[in-house]
Amino acid sequence: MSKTPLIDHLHAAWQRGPVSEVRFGSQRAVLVTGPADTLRVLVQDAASYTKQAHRARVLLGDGLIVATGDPWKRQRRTLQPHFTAPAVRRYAQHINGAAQRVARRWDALADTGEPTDIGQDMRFFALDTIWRLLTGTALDARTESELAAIDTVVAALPTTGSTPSGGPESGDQDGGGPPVGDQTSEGQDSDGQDSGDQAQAAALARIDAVAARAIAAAREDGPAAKTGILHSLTDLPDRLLRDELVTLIVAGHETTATALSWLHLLLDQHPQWREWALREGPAGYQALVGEALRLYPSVWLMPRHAAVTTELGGHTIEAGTRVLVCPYLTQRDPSWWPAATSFDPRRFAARPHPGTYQPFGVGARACLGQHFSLRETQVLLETLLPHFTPRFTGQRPVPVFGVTLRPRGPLTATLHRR
Ligand code: HEM
Repeated sequence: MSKTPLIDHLHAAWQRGPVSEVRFGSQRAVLVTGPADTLRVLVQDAASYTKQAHRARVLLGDGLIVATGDPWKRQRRTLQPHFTAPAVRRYAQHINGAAQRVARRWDALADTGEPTDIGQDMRFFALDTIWRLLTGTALDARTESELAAIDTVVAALPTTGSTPSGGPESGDQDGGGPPVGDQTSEGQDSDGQDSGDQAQAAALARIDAVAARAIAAAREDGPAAKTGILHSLTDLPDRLLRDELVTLIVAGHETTATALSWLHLLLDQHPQWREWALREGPAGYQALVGEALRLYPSVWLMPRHAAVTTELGGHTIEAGTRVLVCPYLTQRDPSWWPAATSFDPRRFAARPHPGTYQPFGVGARACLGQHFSLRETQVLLETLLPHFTPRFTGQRPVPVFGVTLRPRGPLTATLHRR
């Protein structure tokens, strides 16, 4: 049996055309991989394809990723100013602080030859960076260990857009989600449901406790302190502030960490591109990240829900249909990408054809953290690549097509000085 049945299933549908039907048992969805169709769903006709009964509401509440309509507009207006390119330039101290912390750790490990888990190191870096940005303080060991509860909740979320029917959030109009969770055996089976629910409740309580502590500290400092983004948001009601804080922590670390993990693995397989990037400087580092995100887009699937009956690529899309936009397949389509499965950062010398490359999404719901993420990855690579080379031990990891696309860990490596 394939280790990645969900992606195999979607791959088979993709071969039938740029807009194709895909079935999960008795449930039907439409897979969208064509560039023009992708832009129709995410940009031109975005009002017809909404986010609904979001799979992550249990964790993110009414935060920006989940919100729709006027609340979403208000929340986006509130958060956007903190994530523009000029705003991100002001966070240099936070980003450098987190990057230096990893460099110090790698320095010590290179001395002893002790192996490390690169996936965990990248996760720590991304979490430390977003935590510094939000709270103005470096991530401490207690908070880090409490926030590991995020993984417990995320691993149990359904992959393709909404919770299975009968689940606590199966309020979606099409009778609940497909019988697929994370199809890599990390989702829950029905026997494990009760213990899974308990584990989820405990994990959510830990996350809430971290959020409550951070919010209380920011309120105590007051908005004038302005040491973290949270300080500027203390006017928001408690519940919404919790939801936005958790949203930014969740969206802001797992995505960036997996992109960096894939990149280290790719550079291990293709060391010539490390040397190339070191010669090229900032543009080279940027191309490395861009190409890693083409092959392994952290957000590999963007689920939508047809709010009205509409037309797409010659197909009638009935109101209520689940629509799955899949950057992973589009970004590996050989009709748009020569040598599509090869890692070649030079391909970004030419601008990609519209709709063929959207690792950060596109349209009004595109990623809030794009500038920030590109900046932090750039700084980390500038800090580490000239000095250290991770050499992975063990087999090439299997991709896990969950809510994000990550390599199955541990990603054990030893560190070598250049
Ligand atoms: C490599 C890193 C990242 C990738 C690949 C990525 C990708 C994406 C994508 C594809 C979307 C759109 C999803 C959709 O339309 O369904 C999105 C939305 C979002 N991202 Fe990111 N992201 C990254 C990093 C970040 C960071 C660092 C933050 C926060 C600081 C962040 C915050 C958000 C938020 C809040 C949204 C929802 C925006 C909205 O709906 O208005 N992301 N991201």
